[in-house]
Amino acid sequence: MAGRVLFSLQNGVWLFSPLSSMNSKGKHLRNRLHFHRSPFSSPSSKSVMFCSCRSHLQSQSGGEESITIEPFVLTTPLYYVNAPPHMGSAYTTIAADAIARFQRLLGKKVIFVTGTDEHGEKIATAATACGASPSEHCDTISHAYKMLWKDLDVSYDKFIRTTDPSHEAIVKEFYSRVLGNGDIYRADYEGLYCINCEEYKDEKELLDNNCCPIHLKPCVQRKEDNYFFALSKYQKSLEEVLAHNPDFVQPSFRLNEVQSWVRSGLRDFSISRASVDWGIPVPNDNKQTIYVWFDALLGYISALSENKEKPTLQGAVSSGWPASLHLIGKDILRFHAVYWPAMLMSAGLSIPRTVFGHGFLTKDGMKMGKSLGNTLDPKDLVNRFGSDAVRYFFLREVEFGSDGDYSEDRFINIVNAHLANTIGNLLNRTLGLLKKNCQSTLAVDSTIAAEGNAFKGTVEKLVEKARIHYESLSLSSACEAVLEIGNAGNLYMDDHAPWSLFKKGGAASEAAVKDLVTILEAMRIIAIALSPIAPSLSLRIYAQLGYSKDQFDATTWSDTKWGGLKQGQVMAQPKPVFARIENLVEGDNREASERLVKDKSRVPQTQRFAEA
Ligand SMILES: Nc1ncnc2c1ncn2[C@@H]1O[C@H](COP(=O)(O)OP(=O)(O)OP(=O)(O)O)[C@@H](O)[C@H]1O
Repeated sequence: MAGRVLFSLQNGVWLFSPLSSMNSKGKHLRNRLHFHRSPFSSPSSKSVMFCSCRSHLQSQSGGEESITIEPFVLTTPLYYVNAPPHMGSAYTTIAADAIARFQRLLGKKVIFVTGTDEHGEKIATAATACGASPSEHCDTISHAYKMLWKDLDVSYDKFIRTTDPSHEAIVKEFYSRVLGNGDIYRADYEGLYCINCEEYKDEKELLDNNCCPIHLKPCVQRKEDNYFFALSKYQKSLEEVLAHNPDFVQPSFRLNEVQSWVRSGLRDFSISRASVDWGIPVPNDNKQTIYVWFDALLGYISALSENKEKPTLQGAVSSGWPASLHLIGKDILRFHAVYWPAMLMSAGLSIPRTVFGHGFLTKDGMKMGKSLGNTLDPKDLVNRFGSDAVRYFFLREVEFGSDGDYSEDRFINIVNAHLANTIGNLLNRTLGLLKKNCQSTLAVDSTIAAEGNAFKGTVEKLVEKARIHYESLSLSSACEAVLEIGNAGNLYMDDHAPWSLFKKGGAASEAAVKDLVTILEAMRIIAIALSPIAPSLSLRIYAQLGYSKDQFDATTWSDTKWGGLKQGQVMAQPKPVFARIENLVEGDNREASERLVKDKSRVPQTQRFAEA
C-alpha cells in the first residue's frame, strides 16, 4: 500500500574510530573503553561492537592492576509527556528502582536513567488544548513525573528531557554519523497513519475500519516525503546478535518474538516528519524534524553526558555506555530490540547488554494507557496507602514479564497480610516482649543466640534465594523469598512461645532472650533484603532495631549475613512499622467509599522515621 520513490542522499563511507583515550579520573585512575569485534560477527555482516569499560589502577610500584568498575547503567523508557504519568509508567519505574537499589547493595556504581520524551505532534496538540505553549506544557508534565518519582521513593541518578539542548546536540551528532555511514536516504511515503502511535501502520495489522489495534481509533491516509533509516541493511547482523546472545532480549519468550520479527524481513523506517514543527530539526534540512526513535532513544546516551556545556556523543558514551539494562514495556520492544541496535551499529556504538520487555498492567483486559485514558492514578494510591504498599503490591503481585490486572480488594488484602501482619506484627510483638523483659536491650550477640539453631540456616537459604531472584530480575519471587523469612519467623515465635518461657524464669528465660534476639536478627536481614522493594518500610524496621539512617544507608548485601545484631544494642520503642489498611466499606457503593487507615498518624515516611 505504501509507495516509495527512493533517492539516495549520501552514500559516503564513514569510518568510525573507536574511542582510544578517555577523560582521566583522578591521579592514578584512568578509564578506557576497549572495543572489540563480536566473536560472532561474520566478515559479511556489519561489525557489532561490544564494549567493556574498565579502569586501570596504577599501583605504588608503577605496575597496573586492572580492576573492573563498569557502571551498571539501567534505563526506563523516556515517558511521553502527552498526559500526566499513570500507574503503567510508575510500574516500569519502580521495577527499575528496585533493580537499581539491589545493584547498589551489591556495591556497584549504578547509573539509573529515566526522563521524558517531549517532542512530536501529540505534544503540540495537547499543549494547544490546554492553552499553553509546547515548552510550558512539557515543563508541567515533566515536573509531574519528577514529583511522582519522589513520592514513590524512586532514586534515579539522571533525568533526561529530550528538549534539553545537550540532548539535541547529541541527537544531531548521532544523525550525522549514521548519515555519514550511508544509512539515511530520502523517500516519499504514503500510508495509513495512526496519530496516537505517530507512525504509519501496515494495513494487515489494523482492525475493522482501519482502526489502530492499540488506540482503537481509525488511522488516516497520509503522504509525505521523509528521511529513512536503512534498517534492512542490518538484517543479518541482527539475526546474529539474537542467535548468539540469548540474554540480549528477556524474558526468553520475548526473544522468540523478536527473532520472528527479524526473520519476517526488516523494512527501512521513517525517521523524520515534514508536518511536525515541535521537534529537533534534521541537520541541513530545517523543514523536517527528527522523528521519535531517532530522538527519544538517544536520551539513554545523552543522559550520561557529564559536560552540559559542550556535550559530545563520544563524551557521553565514555561515561557509561553501553547500558546494562533497558527496562521497557512490551509495546516498545521492537524499537528497542530491533531498531535501536541497528541504529547503534550504524553509528559504530556498542549495543545494550539486555532489553527486558515486561508485561502490561491492564484494566478489563486492555492495556492501561494515556491514549485510551483507562489509567489508574499512582499519586492517589500513594496518598491513600503509602509508597511501600504500592511498590510492594505491583512488584510482588505482577509476575515480572507477564500482564496483571489491578483489583483494590486484592491490593488491600496482600499488603495487609504480608507487610502489616507477617512482617510488621512479628517485629512489633518481638520488640514488645523485649521491652517488657529485657529493657529493649539485647543480652547476647545474634551469632551466639542462634548457635545450633536450624532457623538460622533457613534464613540464610532464603536470603540467598532472594539474591538469586533479584539477579535474574524475578522481582516477585525475590519478594516471596523475603516474605518466607517472615513466615518462618512467625512459626519460630509460635513454636518457641518466649512469653511463656519468660514466666518460667531461669534457663527458660535465657532461652527466651535468645529467641527474641534470633527473631530480631531475622528482621534485620528482612529489612536489607526487602529494601530494594520497600525502602521506607525497611528504613523504619532498621530504626526500630536501634540503627540510624546513616547506618541503614551504608548497608550492603553482605550485611544480610547472619550476625549483625550485637549484645548491648538498644532497640527503639516498639511502634507499628506498617499501618494496616482498613477496608471499611463492603458492597456496591465501593466507588464512592473512602478507605481509612487505622493508624491516623499516616504521615510522610521521612517524618515517621524522625519520630522513631
Ligand atoms: N499499562 C501499562 N503497563 C505497564 N507498563 C506501562 C503501561 N503503560 C505504559 N507503560 C510503561 O510506559 C511505557 C510507554 O510510555 P508512554 O509514555 O508511551 O505511555 P503510554 O501510556 O503507554 O502511552 P499511550 O497510551 O499514549 O501509548 C511502556 O513501554 C511501559 O514501560
